[in-house]
Amino acid sequence: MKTIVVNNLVKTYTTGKQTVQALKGISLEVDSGELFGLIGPDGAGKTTLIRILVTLLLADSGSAQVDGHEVVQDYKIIRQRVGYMPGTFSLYQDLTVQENLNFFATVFNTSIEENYDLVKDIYVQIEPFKNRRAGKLSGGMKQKLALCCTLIHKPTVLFLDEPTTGVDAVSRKAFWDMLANLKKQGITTLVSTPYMDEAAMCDRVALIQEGTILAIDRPAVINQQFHKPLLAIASTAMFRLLNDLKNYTEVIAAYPFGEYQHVVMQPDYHPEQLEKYLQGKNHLDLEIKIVSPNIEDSFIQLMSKNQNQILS
Ligand SMILES: Nc1ncnc2c1ncn2[C@@H]1O[C@H](COP(=O)(O)OP(=O)(O)OP(=O)(O)O)[C@@H](O)[C@H]1O
Repeated sequence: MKTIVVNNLVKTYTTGKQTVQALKGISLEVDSGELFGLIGPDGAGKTTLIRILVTLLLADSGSAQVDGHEVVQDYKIIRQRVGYMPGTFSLYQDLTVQENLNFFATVFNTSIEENYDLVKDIYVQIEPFKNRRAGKLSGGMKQKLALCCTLIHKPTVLFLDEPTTGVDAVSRKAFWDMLANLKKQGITTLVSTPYMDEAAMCDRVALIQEGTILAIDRPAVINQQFHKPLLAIASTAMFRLLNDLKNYTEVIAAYPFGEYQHVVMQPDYHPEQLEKYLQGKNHLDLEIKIVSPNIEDSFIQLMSKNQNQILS
């Protein structure tokens, strides 16, 4: 069963004389129980799409259903069924942990006790701080409290807008573990993120750029579609190395990637000649190795295609 169905959604913002087409005809489907990632850089349109799905924003055209209901006509039903965690911290900073939870439970005419099962794994982690004001919690704790408040009315579908942005690596990992646990309880989750490495934690992802979906699939399948040779290259002069690589005829694209430059090569490139060329450019401690593409490489390739640049 499809829990989220999005059909050709278009959304344009007009401010003064400026018009931005935030969504350029987006379509996607999320299966019931799926952990689905919406992955893309700032300004890609992730927040716009999520706000339309949680009935806080109207699209210009197209349609969408959540849990079998139309977002426009059935907005009241949808608001009862979804949990929405916006990108910016949405809790009452001056209320304590417990008061925030009670507040959100009361709004939905329920109580913490009634739905304790769903939140308990997360709640036990913040319980020691239950009398602390939300504004005084650490980033990771705030995020756990926000997730608890989002879950307190037992939603069937969760929409999380960049929940891990600005959160440290350990808390990010813990957050994704929590989402995996919620999946076991049958909750459908659509989560947006600008962090490519988080794609691996999703059942399926949509890669989105400038209001357009570049690919939708399981992360491993998207990576399998990267058909060109990919190298990781390092030397003692990394910036100069990048420029030298970009100027080499058999290089299709080169971009920084951790401690290496990732380099997409022509399918029939000559490894020895590349090495000779770089040695001729006086690169010391040269390291060249073949690597498998990950989702970031795939995204860069798809983005370049989208912008009609060098990759084909
Ligand atoms: N209220 C608004 N008025 C005008 N333009 C807007 C508005 N909201 C978003 N935009 C523009 O629409 C585009 C998509 O923005 P959106 O917030 O949906 O992207 P995003 O992927 O969520 O990125 P971010 O992480 O920056 O929020 C951007 O170009 C943004 O500047």
